[in-house]
Amino acid sequence: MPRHDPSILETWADLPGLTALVADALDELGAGAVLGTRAVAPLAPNMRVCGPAVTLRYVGVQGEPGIHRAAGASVLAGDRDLYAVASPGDVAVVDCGGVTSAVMGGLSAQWALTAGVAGCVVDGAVRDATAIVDSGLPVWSRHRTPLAARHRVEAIALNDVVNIGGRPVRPGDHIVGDLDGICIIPHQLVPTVAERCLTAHDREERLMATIADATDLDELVRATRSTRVAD
Ligand SMILES: O=C([O-])CC(=O)C(=O)O
Ligand SMILES: [Mg+2]
Repeated sequence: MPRHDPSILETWADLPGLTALVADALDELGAGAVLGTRAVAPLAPNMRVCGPAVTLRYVGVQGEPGIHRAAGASVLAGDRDLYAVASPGDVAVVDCGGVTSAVMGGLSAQWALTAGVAGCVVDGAVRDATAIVDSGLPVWSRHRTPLAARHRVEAIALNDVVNIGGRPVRPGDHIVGDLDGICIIPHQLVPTVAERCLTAHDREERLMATIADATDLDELVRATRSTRVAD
């Protein structure tokens, strides 16, 4: 997969409100994708991540899980393989192919942490939410369920293009996530988006200070008129 030098994250990955800054940059560039929390929501409010994607795609398995289990069928999960191909700081992105049972839980989260994975985005379900939150691994998912995906899914692709919330994620694209949702930055646009985020952050900080210090709201409207979308 294509990779930027990890130092590319140094200047902007910790900016406050990062998904909003990235979403604005992607909007201006007409590129990438932004997914709100109806698609994938964080398990806890303080979760945030910024890093390159490694990807896994599942499909549903036909037939009854109990029959597969009784027949001694293998569990065809791919999360451990995904973590094995990840470099420290990567974001594990899992496309569950519409399957609604849980493809990861507390054990998987611990495995991800041990591998140095920075966070997980699951278009599908997770379980053991308390254990995941307690582990400190940032995780976004479409929903949660106690029901395991074992014998209900089969891993079919590792580090291939996947579909998250109807939008493509390619290995090496950057995933930015926080309480607002996630953004998908195409690999080649990461430097441009980083630069735009820094500029926008400076502008917003100045505007925030102007608003906080204002004593006359009419004057504030006049002073900030050029920053308004419509007047
Ligand atoms: O065991 C599973 O299938 C998923 C799970 O609960 C875990 O990773 O802890
Ligand atoms: Mg578990």
